[in-house]
Amino acid sequence: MVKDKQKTLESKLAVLKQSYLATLKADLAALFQVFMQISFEVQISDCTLNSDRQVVNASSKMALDNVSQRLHKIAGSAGTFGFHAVGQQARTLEVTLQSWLEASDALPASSVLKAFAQQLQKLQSEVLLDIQSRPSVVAGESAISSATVIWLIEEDFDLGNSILEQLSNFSYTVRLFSSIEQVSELSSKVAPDIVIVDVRGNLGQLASLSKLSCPLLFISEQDTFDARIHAAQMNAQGYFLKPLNIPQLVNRLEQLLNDRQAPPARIMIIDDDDQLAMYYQLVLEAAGMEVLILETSCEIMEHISLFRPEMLLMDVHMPIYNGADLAAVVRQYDEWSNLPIVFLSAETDLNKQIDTLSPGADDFLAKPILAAQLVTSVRSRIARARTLSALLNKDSLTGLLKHASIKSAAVNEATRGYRQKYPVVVAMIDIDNFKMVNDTHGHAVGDVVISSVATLLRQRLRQTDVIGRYGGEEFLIVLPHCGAEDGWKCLEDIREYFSRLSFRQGEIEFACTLSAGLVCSSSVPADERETLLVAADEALYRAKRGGRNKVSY
Ligand SMILES: Nc1nc2c(ncn2[C@@H]2O[C@H](COP(=O)(O)OP(=O)(O)OP(=O)(O)O)[C@@H](O)[C@H]2O)c(=O)[nH]1
Repeated sequence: MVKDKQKTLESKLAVLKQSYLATLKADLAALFQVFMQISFEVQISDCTLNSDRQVVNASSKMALDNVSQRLHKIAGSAGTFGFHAVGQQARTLEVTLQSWLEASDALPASSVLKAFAQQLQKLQSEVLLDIQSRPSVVAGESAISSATVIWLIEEDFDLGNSILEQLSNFSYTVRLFSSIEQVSELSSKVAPDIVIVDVRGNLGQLASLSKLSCPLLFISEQDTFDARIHAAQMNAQGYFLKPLNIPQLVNRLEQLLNDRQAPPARIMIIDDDDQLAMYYQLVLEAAGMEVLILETSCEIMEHISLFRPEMLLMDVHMPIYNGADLAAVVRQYDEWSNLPIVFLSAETDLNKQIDTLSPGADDFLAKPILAAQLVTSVRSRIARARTLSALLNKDSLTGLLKHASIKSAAVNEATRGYRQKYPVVVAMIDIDNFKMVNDTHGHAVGDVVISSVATLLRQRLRQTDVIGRYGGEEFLIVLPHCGAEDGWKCLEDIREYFSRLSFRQGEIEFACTLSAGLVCSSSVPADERETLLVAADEALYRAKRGGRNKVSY
Protein backbone atom coordinates (compact mmCIF):
# COMPACT_ATOMS: atom_id res chain seq x y z
CA MET A 1 0.00 0.00 0.00
CA VAL A 2 2.73 2.45 1.05
CA LYS A 3 4.86 1.22 -1.87
CA ASP A 4 2.01 1.88 -4.34
CA LYS A 5 1.58 5.34 -2.88
CA GLN A 6 5.30 5.97 -3.24
CA LYS A 7 5.24 4.81 -6.86
CA THR A 8 2.31 7.08 -7.70
CA LEU A 9 4.05 9.99 -6.02
CA GLU A 10 7.27 9.35 -7.91
CA SER A 11 5.50 9.18 -11.25
CA LYS A 12 3.55 12.37 -10.45
CA LEU A 13 6.79 14.11 -9.47
CA ALA A 14 8.48 12.92 -12.66
CA VAL A 15 5.65 14.46 -14.73
CA LEU A 16 5.88 17.68 -12.72
CA LYS A 17 9.64 17.78 -13.14
CA GLN A 18 9.29 17.40 -16.92
CA SER A 19 6.77 20.20 -17.05
CA TYR A 20 9.02 22.40 -14.88
CA LEU A 21 11.94 21.67 -17.20
CA ALA A 22 9.93 22.83 -20.22
CA THR A 23 8.93 26.06 -18.41
CA LEU A 24 12.50 26.65 -17.27
CA LYS A 25 13.87 26.29 -20.79
CA ALA A 26 11.25 28.67 -22.17
CA ASP A 27 11.91 31.16 -19.33
CA LEU A 28 15.64 31.19 -19.90
CA ALA A 29 15.17 31.58 -23.66
CA ALA A 30 12.88 34.58 -23.04
CA LEU A 31 15.34 36.12 -20.57
CA PHE A 32 18.14 35.73 -23.10
CA GLN A 33 16.06 37.59 -25.71
CA VAL A 34 15.22 40.40 -23.29
CA PHE A 35 18.87 40.73 -22.41
CA MET A 36 20.03 40.79 -26.01
CA GLN A 37 17.52 43.57 -26.67
CA ILE A 38 18.83 45.64 -23.70
CA SER A 39 22.45 45.27 -24.76
CA PHE A 40 21.45 46.21 -28.33
CA GLU A 41 19.72 49.41 -27.13
CA VAL A 42 22.68 50.36 -24.96
CA GLN A 43 25.02 49.75 -27.91
CA ILE A 44 22.91 51.96 -30.23
CA SER A 45 22.77 54.76 -27.67
CA ASP A 46 26.56 54.55 -27.22
CA CYS A 47 27.04 54.94 -30.99
CA THR A 48 24.43 57.65 -31.54
CA LEU A 49 25.75 61.01 -30.59
CA ASN A 50 22.40 62.73 -29.99
CA SER A 51 20.75 59.86 -28.11
CA ASP A 52 19.54 60.36 -24.57
CA ARG A 53 21.62 57.82 -22.63
CA GLN A 54 19.70 58.61 -19.42
CA VAL A 55 16.37 57.57 -20.94
CA VAL A 56 17.92 54.36 -22.26
CA ASN A 57 19.40 53.72 -18.82
CA ALA A 58 16.06 54.18 -17.07
CA SER A 59 14.11 51.86 -19.38
CA SER A 60 16.93 49.31 -19.42
CA LYS A 61 17.08 49.31 -15.63
CA MET A 62 13.37 48.50 -15.49
CA ALA A 63 13.88 45.62 -17.89
CA LEU A 64 16.91 44.42 -15.91
CA ASP A 65 14.92 44.56 -12.71
CA ASN A 66 12.37 42.28 -14.32
CA VAL A 67 15.12 39.85 -15.42
CA SER A 68 16.54 39.92 -11.89
CA GLN A 69 13.17 39.02 -10.37
CA ARG A 70 12.74 36.13 -12.79
CA LEU A 71 16.23 34.86 -12.00
CA HIS A 72 15.38 35.13 -8.30
CA LYS A 73 12.43 32.80 -8.90
CA ILE A 74 14.55 30.33 -10.83
CA ALA A 75 17.18 30.39 -8.08
CA GLY A 76 14.45 29.38 -5.65
CA SER A 77 12.66 26.78 -7.73
CA ALA A 78 15.39 25.00 -9.74
CA GLY A 79 17.04 23.39 -6.72
CA THR A 80 13.68 22.26 -5.41
CA PHE A 81 13.18 20.22 -8.58
CA GLY A 82 16.72 18.81 -8.44
CA PHE A 83 18.49 21.28 -10.76
CA HIS A 84 20.88 22.49 -8.10
CA ALA A 85 23.66 23.78 -10.37
CA VAL A 86 21.16 25.78 -12.42
CA GLY A 87 19.70 27.24 -9.24
CA GLN A 88 23.12 28.33 -7.99
CA GLN A 89 24.09 29.91 -11.31
CA ALA A 90 20.80 31.77 -11.50
CA ARG A 91 21.54 33.11 -8.02
CA THR A 92 25.03 34.29 -9.12
CA LEU A 93 23.56 36.06 -12.16
CA GLU A 94 20.86 37.64 -10.01
CA VAL A 95 23.48 39.01 -7.60
CA THR A 96 25.45 40.54 -10.53
CA LEU A 97 22.29 42.17 -11.89
CA GLN A 98 21.40 43.52 -8.46
CA SER A 99 24.81 45.14 -8.12
CA TRP A 100 24.29 46.92 -11.46
CA LEU A 101 20.81 48.02 -10.46
CA GLU A 102 21.95 49.35 -7.10
CA ALA A 103 24.84 51.32 -8.62
CA SER A 104 23.78 54.90 -9.27
CA ASP A 105 25.89 55.37 -12.39
CA ALA A 106 25.19 54.20 -15.92
CA LEU A 107 24.74 50.58 -16.88
CA PRO A 108 27.83 48.60 -17.87
CA ALA A 109 29.02 48.79 -21.46
CA SER A 110 27.14 46.78 -24.05
CA SER A 111 30.04 44.32 -24.33
CA VAL A 112 29.63 43.44 -20.59
CA LEU A 113 25.90 43.07 -21.10
CA LYS A 114 26.50 40.77 -24.06
CA ALA A 115 28.85 38.64 -21.98
CA PHE A 116 26.10 38.37 -19.39
CA ALA A 117 23.62 37.33 -22.10
CA GLN A 118 26.02 34.58 -23.11
CA GLN A 119 26.04 33.32 -19.54
CA LEU A 120 22.28 33.16 -19.68
CA GLN A 121 22.54 31.17 -22.89
CA LYS A 122 25.05 28.85 -21.23
CA LEU A 123 22.65 28.37 -18.36
CA GLN A 124 19.95 27.47 -20.85
CA SER A 125 22.08 24.73 -22.39
CA GLU A 126 23.06 23.48 -18.94
CA VAL A 127 19.43 22.90 -18.12
CA LEU A 128 19.43 20.28 -20.85
CA LEU A 129 22.53 18.65 -19.44
CA ASP A 130 21.62 18.89 -15.79
CA ILE A 131 21.09 15.36 -14.69
CA GLN A 132 21.03 15.97 -11.02
CA SER A 133 19.16 13.44 -9.00
CA ARG A 134 15.52 13.98 -8.25
CA PRO A 135 14.58 15.52 -4.98
CA SER A 136 14.19 12.90 -2.34
CA VAL A 137 10.66 12.25 -1.32
CA VAL A 138 9.50 11.18 2.07
CA ALA A 139 6.79 8.58 1.72
CA GLY A 140 3.96 9.44 3.99
CA GLU A 141 2.69 7.08 6.58
CA SER A 142 -1.01 6.99 6.80
CA ALA A 143 -1.95 9.00 9.85
CA ILE A 144 -4.90 6.87 10.75
CA SER A 145 -5.13 3.14 11.11
CA SER A 146 -8.41 1.45 10.30
CA ALA A 147 -8.73 -0.39 13.61
CA THR A 148 -6.49 -0.54 16.62
CA VAL A 149 -5.27 -4.07 17.30
CA ILE A 150 -4.68 -4.99 20.92
CA TRP A 151 -3.12 -8.22 22.13
CA LEU A 152 -4.35 -9.15 25.56
CA ILE A 153 -2.41 -11.77 27.57
CA GLU A 154 -4.67 -13.14 30.27
CA GLU A 155 -4.46 -16.67 31.74
CA ASP A 156 -7.93 -16.43 33.26
CA PHE A 157 -10.18 -17.20 30.32
CA ASP A 158 -13.34 -15.66 31.82
CA LEU A 159 -11.60 -12.47 32.88
CA GLY A 160 -9.89 -12.25 29.47
CA ASN A 161 -13.20 -12.58 27.68
CA SER A 162 -14.86 -9.99 29.86
CA ILE A 163 -12.05 -7.46 29.17
CA LEU A 164 -12.16 -8.34 25.46
CA GLU A 165 -15.89 -7.71 25.32
CA GLN A 166 -15.65 -4.35 27.04
CA LEU A 167 -12.75 -3.14 24.96
CA SER A 168 -14.63 -4.20 21.83
CA ASN A 169 -17.33 -1.73 22.89
CA PHE A 170 -14.74 0.96 22.25
CA SER A 171 -14.09 -0.34 18.72
CA TYR A 172 -10.77 -2.02 19.44
CA THR A 173 -9.91 -5.31 17.80
CA VAL A 174 -8.75 -7.48 20.68
CA ARG A 175 -6.94 -10.80 20.37
CA LEU A 176 -6.81 -12.92 23.51
CA PHE A 177 -3.73 -15.02 24.41
CA SER A 178 -3.43 -17.33 27.39
CA SER A 179 0.37 -17.18 27.70
CA ILE A 180 3.36 -14.95 27.04
CA GLU A 181 5.02 -17.71 24.93
CA GLN A 182 2.17 -17.59 22.40
CA VAL A 183 2.76 -13.87 21.94
CA SER A 184 6.55 -14.22 21.72
CA GLU A 185 6.18 -16.71 18.83
CA LEU A 186 3.72 -14.58 16.89
CA SER A 187 5.40 -11.23 17.48
CA SER A 188 8.24 -12.09 15.09
CA LYS A 189 5.67 -12.24 12.26
CA VAL A 190 3.02 -9.60 13.01
CA ALA A 191 2.85 -6.63 15.31
CA PRO A 192 -0.12 -5.31 17.27
CA ASP A 193 -0.64 -1.64 18.15
CA ILE A 194 -0.59 -2.25 21.90
CA VAL A 195 0.00 -5.24 24.22
CA ILE A 196 -1.79 -5.57 27.56
CA VAL A 197 -0.50 -8.24 29.91
CA ASP A 198 -1.77 -9.52 33.22
CA VAL A 199 1.59 -9.94 35.00
CA ARG A 200 0.49 -12.48 37.65
CA GLY A 201 4.04 -12.61 39.05
CA ASN A 202 5.49 -14.00 35.77
CA LEU A 203 8.37 -11.59 36.03
CA GLY A 204 10.94 -13.83 34.31
CA GLN A 205 8.80 -14.49 31.26
CA LEU A 206 7.89 -10.84 30.89
CA ALA A 207 11.41 -10.06 29.69
CA SER A 208 10.60 -11.46 26.24
CA LEU A 209 7.92 -8.77 25.83
CA SER A 210 10.47 -5.99 26.09
CA LYS A 211 11.50 -6.76 22.48
CA LEU A 212 8.09 -5.60 21.25
CA SER A 213 8.17 -2.31 19.47
CA CYS A 214 4.65 -1.30 20.53
CA PRO A 215 3.50 0.14 23.88
CA LEU A 216 3.09 -2.32 26.74
CA LEU A 217 0.49 -1.99 29.52
CA PHE A 218 0.49 -4.04 32.72
CA ILE A 219 -2.48 -5.36 34.67
CA SER A 220 -1.66 -6.52 38.18
CA GLU A 221 -3.04 -7.41 41.57
CA GLN A 222 0.03 -6.02 43.31
CA ASP A 223 0.23 -2.40 44.25
CA THR A 224 3.77 -2.58 45.61
CA PHE A 225 6.73 -0.36 44.85
CA ASP A 226 8.74 -3.40 43.62
CA ALA A 227 6.07 -4.40 41.15
CA ARG A 228 5.70 -0.86 39.87
CA ILE A 229 9.45 -0.25 39.52
CA HIS A 230 9.71 -3.49 37.57
CA ALA A 231 6.99 -2.30 35.24
CA ALA A 232 8.81 1.02 34.81
CA GLN A 233 12.09 -0.79 34.04
CA MET A 234 10.28 -2.77 31.37
CA ASN A 235 9.05 0.48 29.85
CA ALA A 236 5.43 -0.35 30.61
CA GLN A 237 3.38 2.69 29.69
CA GLY A 238 0.59 1.98 32.12
CA TYR A 239 -0.02 -0.01 35.30
CA PHE A 240 -3.61 -0.97 36.11
CA LEU A 241 -4.80 -2.63 39.26
CA LYS A 242 -7.40 -5.34 39.45
CA PRO A 243 -10.36 -5.23 39.47
CA LEU A 244 -9.84 -3.42 36.24
CA ASN A 245 -11.37 -0.03 35.61
CA ILE A 246 -12.05 -0.27 31.88
CA PRO A 247 -12.75 3.44 31.16
CA GLN A 248 -9.48 4.30 32.87
CA LEU A 249 -7.66 1.74 30.74
CA VAL A 250 -9.37 3.08 27.62
CA ASN A 251 -8.29 6.61 28.50
CA ARG A 252 -4.68 5.50 28.58
CA LEU A 253 -5.08 3.56 25.32
CA GLU A 254 -6.49 6.69 23.72
CA GLN A 255 -3.62 8.82 24.98
CA LEU A 256 -1.15 6.35 23.49
CA LEU A 257 -2.96 6.24 20.19
CA ASN A 258 -3.62 9.93 20.09
CA ASP A 259 -0.68 10.90 17.94
CA ARG A 260 -1.39 8.22 15.38
CA GLN A 261 -5.04 9.12 15.21
CA ALA A 262 -4.53 12.83 14.99
CA PRO A 263 -6.26 14.28 11.94
CA PRO A 264 -4.03 15.05 8.98
CA ALA A 265 -2.36 18.45 9.08
CA ARG A 266 -4.01 21.03 6.81
CA ILE A 267 -1.66 23.28 4.89
CA MET A 268 -2.56 26.17 2.60
CA ILE A 269 0.00 27.11 -0.05
CA ILE A 270 0.19 30.50 -1.75
CA ASP A 271 2.79 30.69 -4.50
CA ASP A 272 2.46 32.32 -7.90
CA ASP A 273 4.69 29.61 -9.36
CA ASP A 274 2.11 26.89 -10.10
CA GLN A 275 4.63 24.13 -10.57
CA LEU A 276 6.40 24.81 -7.29
CA ALA A 277 3.07 24.97 -5.49
CA MET A 278 2.09 21.61 -7.02
CA TYR A 279 5.45 20.16 -6.02
CA TYR A 280 4.96 21.20 -2.39
CA GLN A 281 1.43 19.86 -2.53
CA LEU A 282 2.53 16.43 -3.79
CA VAL A 283 5.30 16.11 -1.25
CA LEU A 284 3.11 17.13 1.70
CA GLU A 285 0.16 15.01 0.58
CA ALA A 286 2.45 12.01 0.29
CA ALA A 287 3.38 12.62 3.91
CA GLY A 288 -0.30 12.33 4.85
CA MET A 289 -1.21 16.02 4.97
CA GLU A 290 -4.14 17.82 3.36
CA VAL A 291 -3.08 20.64 1.08
CA LEU A 292 -4.95 23.46 -0.61
CA ILE A 293 -3.29 25.73 -3.16
CA LEU A 294 -4.83 29.20 -3.06
CA GLU A 295 -5.33 30.53 -6.55
CA THR A 296 -6.72 34.01 -5.96
CA SER A 297 -5.05 35.89 -3.13
CA CYS A 298 -7.89 38.37 -2.69
CA GLU A 299 -10.10 35.47 -1.55
CA ILE A 300 -7.60 34.38 1.08
CA MET A 301 -9.88 34.91 4.10
CA GLU A 302 -12.82 33.05 2.54
CA HIS A 303 -10.56 30.07 1.81
CA ILE A 304 -8.96 30.19 5.23
CA SER A 305 -12.32 30.07 6.95
CA LEU A 306 -13.48 27.21 4.72
CA PHE A 307 -10.35 25.07 4.71
CA ARG A 308 -9.21 26.07 8.23
CA PRO A 309 -5.49 25.54 7.61
CA GLU A 310 -3.09 24.83 10.44
CA MET A 311 -0.28 26.50 8.55
CA LEU A 312 0.15 28.95 5.68
CA LEU A 313 3.13 28.37 3.41
CA MET A 314 3.64 31.48 1.32
CA ASP A 315 5.94 32.85 -1.30
CA VAL A 316 7.20 36.35 -0.50
CA HIS A 317 7.43 38.04 -3.88
CA MET A 318 4.21 37.66 -5.80
CA PRO A 319 2.88 39.82 -8.60
CA ILE A 320 -0.29 41.42 -7.18
CA TYR A 321 -0.12 41.09 -3.40
CA ASN A 322 3.12 40.13 -1.72
CA GLY A 323 3.41 37.62 1.09
CA ALA A 324 4.09 40.18 3.83
CA ASP A 325 0.88 42.09 3.01
CA LEU A 326 -1.20 38.91 2.91
CA ALA A 327 0.25 37.83 6.28
CA ALA A 328 -0.67 41.23 7.75
CA VAL A 329 -4.26 40.84 6.50
CA VAL A 330 -4.54 37.39 8.11
CA ARG A 331 -3.32 38.85 11.41
CA GLN A 332 -6.13 41.41 11.38
CA TYR A 333 -8.53 38.56 12.25
CA ASP A 334 -8.40 37.54 15.92
CA GLU A 335 -9.37 33.98 15.07
CA TRP A 336 -6.27 33.57 12.91
CA SER A 337 -3.80 35.48 15.03
CA ASN A 338 -2.06 32.22 16.02
CA LEU A 339 -2.03 30.59 12.60
CA PRO A 340 1.61 29.72 11.80
CA ILE A 341 2.72 31.56 8.65
CA VAL A 342 5.93 30.42 7.05
CA PHE A 343 7.51 32.10 4.05
CA LEU A 344 9.10 30.01 1.36
CA SER A 345 11.50 32.37 -0.21
CA ALA A 346 14.58 32.48 -2.36
CA GLU A 347 15.58 35.58 -0.40
CA THR A 348 19.09 35.11 0.98
CA ASP A 349 19.54 38.61 2.37
CA LEU A 350 19.02 38.27 6.14
CA ASN A 351 17.92 41.90 6.53
CA LYS A 352 15.23 41.50 3.91
CA GLN A 353 14.11 38.25 5.56
CA ILE A 354 13.75 40.08 8.88
CA ASP A 355 11.82 42.93 7.24
CA THR A 356 9.41 40.46 5.74
CA LEU A 357 8.90 38.65 9.02
CA SER A 358 7.93 41.66 11.06
CA PRO A 359 4.30 42.16 9.89
CA GLY A 360 3.09 38.77 10.98
CA ALA A 361 4.92 35.78 9.58
CA ASP A 362 6.58 33.33 11.94
CA ASP A 363 9.46 31.90 10.02
CA PHE A 364 11.39 31.50 6.81
CA LEU A 365 12.23 28.42 4.80
CA ALA A 366 14.87 29.19 2.21
CA LYS A 367 14.35 27.93 -1.32
CA PRO A 368 15.44 25.59 -2.75
CA ILE A 369 13.90 23.28 -0.23
CA LEU A 370 14.20 19.51 -0.37
CA ALA A 371 11.20 17.27 0.10
CA ALA A 372 12.40 15.71 3.35
CA GLN A 373 13.27 19.14 4.77
CA LEU A 374 9.87 20.54 3.84
CA VAL A 375 7.98 17.64 5.44
CA THR A 376 10.05 17.73 8.63
CA SER A 377 9.77 21.50 9.01
CA VAL A 378 6.03 21.52 8.42
CA ARG A 379 5.45 18.53 10.72
CA SER A 380 7.39 19.94 13.64
CA ARG A 381 5.81 23.38 13.36
CA ILE A 382 2.32 21.89 13.21
CA ALA A 383 3.02 19.62 16.18
CA ARG A 384 4.12 22.64 18.20
CA ALA A 385 1.11 24.67 17.08
CA ARG A 386 -1.20 21.80 18.03
CA THR A 387 0.36 21.49 21.49
CA LEU A 388 -0.01 25.20 22.12
CA SER A 389 -3.54 25.29 20.81
CA ALA A 390 -4.45 22.26 22.97
CA LEU A 391 -3.12 24.03 26.05
CA LEU A 392 -5.17 27.10 25.23
CA ASN A 393 -8.40 25.55 24.01
CA LYS A 394 -8.65 22.05 25.43
CA ASP A 395 -10.14 20.87 28.67
CA SER A 396 -7.54 19.04 30.77
CA LEU A 397 -9.79 16.18 31.97
CA THR A 398 -11.18 15.16 28.59
CA GLY A 399 -8.86 16.71 26.01
CA LEU A 400 -11.95 18.17 24.31
CA LEU A 401 -12.52 21.80 23.33
CA LYS A 402 -13.39 24.10 26.23
CA HIS A 403 -16.71 25.91 26.55
CA ALA A 404 -15.81 29.09 24.63
CA SER A 405 -13.99 27.24 21.85
CA ILE A 406 -16.74 24.69 21.18
CA LYS A 407 -19.37 27.42 21.29
CA SER A 408 -17.63 29.49 18.64
CA ALA A 409 -16.78 26.35 16.64
CA ALA A 410 -20.50 25.49 16.58
CA VAL A 411 -21.42 28.92 15.19
CA ASN A 412 -18.54 28.82 12.65
CA GLU A 413 -19.43 25.33 11.42
CA ALA A 414 -23.08 26.26 11.09
CA THR A 415 -22.19 29.46 9.21
CA ARG A 416 -20.06 27.47 6.80
CA GLY A 417 -22.90 24.96 6.35
CA TYR A 418 -25.41 27.71 5.52
CA ARG A 419 -22.98 29.31 3.08
CA GLN A 420 -22.16 26.07 1.30
CA LYS A 421 -25.69 24.75 1.61
CA TYR A 422 -25.13 21.57 3.56
CA PRO A 423 -26.85 20.56 6.81
CA VAL A 424 -25.07 20.70 10.18
CA VAL A 425 -26.28 18.98 13.34
CA VAL A 426 -25.65 20.60 16.71
CA ALA A 427 -26.23 18.37 19.75
CA MET A 428 -26.06 18.69 23.53
CA ILE A 429 -25.27 15.57 25.52
CA ASP A 430 -25.62 15.25 29.29
CA ILE A 431 -24.84 12.36 31.65
CA ASP A 432 -28.00 11.29 33.51
CA ASN A 433 -28.26 11.68 37.27
CA PHE A 434 -24.59 12.46 37.44
CA LYS A 435 -24.87 14.09 40.82
CA MET A 436 -25.82 10.67 42.17
CA VAL A 437 -22.73 9.10 40.59
CA ASN A 438 -20.53 11.63 42.36
CA ASP A 439 -22.43 11.30 45.62
CA THR A 440 -22.35 7.50 45.58
CA HIS A 441 -18.92 6.72 44.15
CA GLY A 442 -16.94 9.89 44.70
CA HIS A 443 -15.72 12.71 42.50
CA ALA A 444 -12.71 10.79 41.12
CA VAL A 445 -14.93 8.02 39.79
CA GLY A 446 -17.24 10.73 38.39
CA ASP A 447 -14.25 12.09 36.50
CA VAL A 448 -13.63 8.67 34.93
CA VAL A 449 -17.24 8.58 33.76
CA ILE A 450 -16.92 12.06 32.21
CA SER A 451 -13.74 11.15 30.39
CA SER A 452 -15.21 7.90 29.11
CA VAL A 453 -18.01 9.88 27.41
CA ALA A 454 -15.29 12.01 25.81
CA THR A 455 -13.45 8.90 24.63
CA LEU A 456 -16.60 7.37 23.23
CA LEU A 457 -17.47 10.57 21.34
CA ARG A 458 -13.97 10.79 19.88
CA GLN A 459 -14.15 7.22 18.73
CA ARG A 460 -17.66 7.21 17.36
CA LEU A 461 -17.67 10.55 15.54
CA ARG A 462 -15.92 11.48 12.33
CA GLN A 463 -12.69 13.42 12.31
CA THR A 464 -14.45 16.38 10.76
CA ASP A 465 -16.96 16.54 13.63
CA VAL A 466 -16.23 18.93 16.47
CA ILE A 467 -16.55 17.87 20.11
CA GLY A 468 -16.36 20.00 23.23
CA ARG A 469 -17.01 19.86 26.96
CA TYR A 470 -19.72 22.45 27.37
CA GLY A 471 -19.97 22.26 31.13
CA GLY A 472 -19.33 19.79 33.98
CA GLU A 473 -21.05 16.68 32.61
CA GLU A 474 -22.44 18.31 29.48
CA PHE A 475 -20.97 18.01 25.99
CA LEU A 476 -21.61 19.86 22.76
CA ILE A 477 -20.96 18.25 19.40
CA VAL A 478 -21.22 19.60 15.87
CA LEU A 479 -21.67 17.27 12.92
CA PRO A 480 -21.16 18.95 9.52
CA HIS A 481 -22.75 17.36 6.42
CA CYS A 482 -25.27 15.57 8.59
CA GLY A 483 -29.08 15.68 8.55
CA ALA A 484 -31.39 15.34 11.57
CA GLU A 485 -32.19 11.68 10.91
CA ASP A 486 -28.54 10.61 10.56
CA GLY A 487 -27.56 12.72 13.55
CA TRP A 488 -30.23 11.02 15.63
CA LYS A 489 -29.02 7.54 14.58
CA CYS A 490 -25.44 8.44 15.40
CA LEU A 491 -26.38 9.72 18.87
CA GLU A 492 -28.63 6.73 19.49
CA ASP A 493 -25.67 4.50 18.74
CA ILE A 494 -23.50 6.43 21.20
CA ARG A 495 -26.24 6.42 23.86
CA GLU A 496 -26.65 2.67 23.51
CA TYR A 497 -22.93 1.96 23.71
CA PHE A 498 -22.51 4.15 26.74
CA SER A 499 -25.32 2.40 28.60
CA ARG A 500 -23.51 -0.93 28.10
CA LEU A 501 -20.22 0.21 29.64
CA SER A 502 -19.57 -0.91 33.15
CA PHE A 503 -17.71 1.25 35.64
CA ARG A 504 -16.07 0.07 38.80
CA GLN A 505 -15.39 1.49 42.20
CA GLY A 506 -13.61 -1.18 44.21
CA GLU A 507 -15.84 -4.23 44.15
CA ILE A 508 -18.89 -2.27 43.06
CA GLU A 509 -19.80 -2.33 39.40
CA PHE A 510 -22.25 0.21 37.99
CA ALA A 511 -23.51 1.63 34.69
CA CYS A 512 -24.55 5.11 33.58
CA THR A 513 -26.73 6.54 30.86
CA LEU A 514 -26.81 9.76 28.91
CA SER A 515 -29.41 11.92 27.20
CA ALA A 516 -29.00 14.06 24.12
CA GLY A 517 -30.90 16.75 22.26
CA LEU A 518 -30.14 17.73 18.70
CA VAL A 519 -31.12 20.28 16.11
CA CYS A 520 -30.32 20.38 12.42
CA SER A 521 -29.42 23.68 10.76
CA SER A 522 -31.86 22.90 7.94
CA SER A 523 -34.74 23.54 10.36
CA VAL A 524 -33.42 26.93 11.50
CA PRO A 525 -33.14 29.98 9.18
CA ALA A 526 -29.58 31.17 8.53
CA ASP A 527 -30.13 34.52 10.24
CA GLU A 528 -31.29 32.72 13.40
CA ARG A 529 -28.24 30.43 13.62
CA GLU A 530 -27.34 31.84 17.04
CA THR A 531 -30.45 30.01 18.34
CA LEU A 532 -29.12 26.57 17.34
CA LEU A 533 -27.57 26.01 20.76
CA VAL A 534 -30.77 27.03 22.52
CA ALA A 535 -32.78 24.65 20.31
CA ALA A 536 -30.34 21.78 21.05
CA ASP A 537 -30.63 22.54 24.77
CA GLU A 538 -34.42 22.50 24.57
CA ALA A 539 -34.30 19.12 22.81
CA LEU A 540 -32.01 17.84 25.59
CA TYR A 541 -34.51 19.05 28.17
CA ARG A 542 -37.26 17.09 26.33
CA ALA A 543 -35.08 13.95 26.45
CA LYS A 544 -34.59 14.41 30.21
CA ARG A 545 -38.28 15.04 30.78
CA GLY A 546 -39.12 12.01 28.64
CA GLY A 547 -37.38 9.76 31.17
CA ARG A 548 -33.62 10.18 30.37
CA ASN A 549 -31.44 7.67 28.44
CA LYS A 550 -32.99 9.17 25.28
CA VAL A 551 -32.11 11.20 22.19
CA SER A 552 -34.60 13.90 21.16
CA TYR A 553 -34.93 16.37 18.33
N1 LIG B 1 -16.78 14.37 39.00
C1 LIG B 1 -17.10 15.53 38.47
N2 LIG B 1 -18.32 16.05 38.69
C2 LIG B 1 -18.64 17.22 38.11
C3 LIG B 1 -17.72 17.92 37.32
N3 LIG B 1 -18.34 19.04 36.88
C4 LIG B 1 -19.59 19.04 37.38
N4 LIG B 1 -19.79 17.94 38.14
C5 LIG B 1 -20.98 17.54 38.89
O1 LIG B 1 -22.02 17.17 37.98
C6 LIG B 1 -23.25 17.20 38.69
C7 LIG B 1 -24.35 17.69 37.79
O2 LIG B 1 -25.54 17.47 38.44
P1 LIG B 1 -26.94 18.07 37.99
O3 LIG B 1 -26.73 19.28 37.13
O4 LIG B 1 -27.80 18.21 39.18
O5 LIG B 1 -27.53 17.02 37.02
P2 LIG B 1 -27.69 15.45 37.08
O6 LIG B 1 -27.53 14.92 38.46
O7 LIG B 1 -26.78 14.88 36.04
O8 LIG B 1 -29.18 15.24 36.65
P3 LIG B 1 -29.81 15.28 35.21
O9 LIG B 1 -28.91 16.07 34.32
O10 LIG B 1 -31.12 15.93 35.40
O11 LIG B 1 -29.93 13.87 34.76
C8 LIG B 1 -23.02 18.08 39.92
O12 LIG B 1 -23.02 17.28 41.06
C9 LIG B 1 -21.62 18.64 39.71
O13 LIG B 1 -20.91 18.83 40.91
C10 LIG B 1 -16.43 17.35 37.14
O14 LIG B 1 -15.54 17.88 36.45
N5 LIG B 1 -16.16 16.16 37.72
